[in-house]
Amino acid sequence: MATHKIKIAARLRPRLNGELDDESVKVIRASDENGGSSVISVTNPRDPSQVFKFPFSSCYDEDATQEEIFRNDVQPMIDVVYSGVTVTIFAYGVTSSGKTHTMQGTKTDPGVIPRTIRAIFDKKSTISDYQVSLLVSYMEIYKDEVYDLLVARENAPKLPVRENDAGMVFVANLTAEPIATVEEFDAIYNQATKNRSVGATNLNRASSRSHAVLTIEVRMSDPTRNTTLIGKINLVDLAGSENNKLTGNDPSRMAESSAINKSLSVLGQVVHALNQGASRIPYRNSKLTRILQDALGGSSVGLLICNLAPGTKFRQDTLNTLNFAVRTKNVENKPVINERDNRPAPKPHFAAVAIQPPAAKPAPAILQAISTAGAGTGAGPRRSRTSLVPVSKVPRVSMAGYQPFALPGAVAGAGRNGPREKIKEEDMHDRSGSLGLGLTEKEIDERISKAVEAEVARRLEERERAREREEEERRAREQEMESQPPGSSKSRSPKKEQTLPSGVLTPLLKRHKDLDDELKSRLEELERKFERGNKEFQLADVLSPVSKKKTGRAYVALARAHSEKGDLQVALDLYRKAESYVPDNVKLKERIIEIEWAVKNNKEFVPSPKPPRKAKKKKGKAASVVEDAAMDADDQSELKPGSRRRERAEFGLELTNAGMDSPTKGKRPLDGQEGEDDAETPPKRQRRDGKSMAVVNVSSDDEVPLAPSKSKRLVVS
Ligand SMILES: Nc1ncnc2c1ncn2[C@@H]1O[C@H](COP(=O)(O)OP(=O)(O)OP(=O)(O)O)[C@@H](O)[C@H]1O
Repeated sequence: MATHKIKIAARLRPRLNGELDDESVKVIRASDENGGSSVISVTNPRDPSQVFKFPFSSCYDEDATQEEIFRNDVQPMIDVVYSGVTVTIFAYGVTSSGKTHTMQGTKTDPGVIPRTIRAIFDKKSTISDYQVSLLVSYMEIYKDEVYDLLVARENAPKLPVRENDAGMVFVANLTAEPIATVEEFDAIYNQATKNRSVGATNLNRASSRSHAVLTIEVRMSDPTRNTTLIGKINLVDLAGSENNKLTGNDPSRMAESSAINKSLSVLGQVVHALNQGASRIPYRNSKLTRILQDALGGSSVGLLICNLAPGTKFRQDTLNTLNFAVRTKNVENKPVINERDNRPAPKPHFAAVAIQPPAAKPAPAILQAISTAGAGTGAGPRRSRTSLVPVSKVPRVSMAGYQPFALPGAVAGAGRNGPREKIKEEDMHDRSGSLGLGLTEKEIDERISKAVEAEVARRLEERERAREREEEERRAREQEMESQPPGSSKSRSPKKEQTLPSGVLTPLLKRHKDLDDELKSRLEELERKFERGNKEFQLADVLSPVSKKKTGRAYVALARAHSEKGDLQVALDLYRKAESYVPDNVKLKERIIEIEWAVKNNKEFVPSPKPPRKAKKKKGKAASVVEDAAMDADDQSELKPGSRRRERAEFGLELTNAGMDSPTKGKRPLDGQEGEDDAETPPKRQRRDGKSMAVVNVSSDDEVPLAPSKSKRLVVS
C-alpha cells in the first residue's frame, strides 16, 4: 500500500509590538547550498556561536501572505479530498505564534479555513459526474473533553469518543450540518467560533484555550454505479503550549494550561512512538491524539503547519516546535480511498458471514502531486491582526450532538438528507466490519435465529421419523409376543424417554450471550481504569519529573507493604497509582499484571526476590524513600541518558515550563552512562570529530539538544 509522509510547513510570524526579537530565528530560502529545500535557522540560546538548521519543504518568513501559504501547501490538498481521501491539516506552535491567524485569519486577511471552503465550493461547481453534497462539523477539545461547537455553548454536553468495529475513532452525537453555499458556511462558522473557549493571557489577548477541529465532508454520489465517494478535510487549530511563568495564568487558566500541555505532550509521545516503530502507540492517553489517530500513522494525508514566534522569550519553545516538526516529518500514513457501495448487500449463505470485507483501496498517484508543492518565503507587507475570536474570560462550561471523525466511508450513515443530521451511535458501527458483508448485529442475530429455527425443524422432523420407526418396531414386537406362547423367555424392554437433542440452539445462543457479558465486563473494567488513570494523570501533570518519580516510589513502597501483608487488592490499586507517575516502568507493569492475575485467580502472590543491589558510594543524603525492585529498574531507566532524551522529546509541560533550564539540571549522572547518549547528539558527535564550525543541520533523525553545549566550536554534519 502506498505510504505518505506528513508534510511540514514552517511559518515565522512577524514581530509584535513590544516584542523583543534578537533576530535569531531566520528563514533561508531554498538554494543549492541547502540541497534545494528551504531552512529555518535558529541560534542556540545557550551558545550563540552555534546555529541549528531545520530543513523543511516549505518555510515562510514573516512577510509570507496567507494566499501564498494556501496556494503552495493547502490548495493541492483539495484535489486529494475530491479523490475520496481524508486530509488533516493542523497548526502547531507555542501560544501566540500565529496558529489561529494562519488557520482562521481575519475578515480582510482570511486564513486557511475560509480559503479552503471557497476552494471546495469552486471545485464542486466543476464536477458533473457526481452529485456532490457537503457537510460541516466543528468540535473543540477543552480540558480533555469534546464539545460540539455547532451547539449553543450553554446546552452543549460532553461528547464521547468511540471506536467502531473497524477500529475507526469517531465522536458520537457530533452535529453534521449540510452546507449548500459559502455564505451558509460563513454563517454557521461565525456563530460556532463564538462558542469556542478563548481567553486572555499575558502572551495572547485572545488565546485559544482549546484544540478546535473543523471538518468538511465531501460526499460524491455516483448514481450510475450506485456508490458514494467520501473525502474529508480536518482543519485543526491546536491550542498552544504555554509556560505558566510567562502567561501569568490564574488558577483556572492554569488548569486549562495543564490540560493543553498534557495533550501536546501526549501528541509528542505518539509521534515519538511512531518514529520508534513502537508496538504500542499511546493514542488513548488523550482525546486529542485519539481524535487525530487517523492523521498520525493512519489512513489520511497530513500537513503540519508549524507556527514560530520570533520573540526571544519563545526561543526554547521554538526549538521544541522545530524538534517536533522534525520528528513528525518521518511519520508515515497509508492513505485510502473511502468509497461506499450503496447497492443492497447480496444475501449470502449463512456460513459466509465470516468472510472479510474487501480491503480499502489505497489512494492513487494524486498523492504524488502534493508532495511536490513548492517552498515559500513570502514577500507581503507586515500586518497585525485583530482576532475574530471574541475575548471571553468565562471558562468553558460545557457544550453537544454526532458524526464520525475518522474514515467517513466506513462509518457515515447512508442517506443523511434533511437539515442538521445527528448520526445515532449505533449507525456508527461499521457495516462492513469484521463480520463482513455489511451486516448489522441485528441482521446477524436474525440470521442466527433463522439458522437455528431451520436446524430445530430439521431435528424435530428427524425425531418424528425416529418416533414413527420406533412405533412400528414396537407394534411388530407386540405382534411377535402375542404370537409367542406364554412363559417365553423374551421380555419387553422398558421404553426409553426421548429427549430433544441439545443441538445447535444452545451453544449458538450461549456463545453470543457469553461474548456480550465478557465484553461488557471488560468495558466496565476499562472505564474504571481510565477514570482512575485520568485523576492520577492530572496530578502527575503538575509535578516535576523528579517529584513524579518520588511519588511513584512512595506508592510502590506502600504497595509492596500491602502485598507482603497479603492485601493484594489494595496493593494492586497502589501499584496502579504508582504507574500513573512512572508510566514507562516495564517492571511495574509486569508487577501489576502478576498481581491482577493473583487477585483474579484468588492465588497467593509471591514477589520475585529483589535483585542484589550494586554497592554505591554514599554521597550526601542517603535515599530516604523506600525502594522496590520495580522502581529500582525504573530508576535506572529514568536516569539513563535515553530517558533524558525522552524528556526532551516530549513537547509540553516539562519542557515549556522548564524555561531555559537544562532538563538534567540538578540531576546526578548515574553509572557513567551519560556520555553514551550525548555522543549521539549533533554537537557531541561533532565535538568528537574535533572540528570547529558552528552550524548544525538537524536531519530528520536528529533533534536539537536542549542541554547547553560546553563546546565552543562545532562541525557541520
Ligand atoms: N502572520 C501574521 N501576521 C500578522 N499578525 C500575526 C501573524 N501571525 C500572528 N499574528 C498576530 O499574533 C497574535 C497571536 O496570534 P494567534 O492568536 O494567531 O496565536 P496562536 O498561536 O493562535 O495563540 P494561542 O495558542 O494562544 O491561541 C495575534 O494578535 C495575531 O494577530
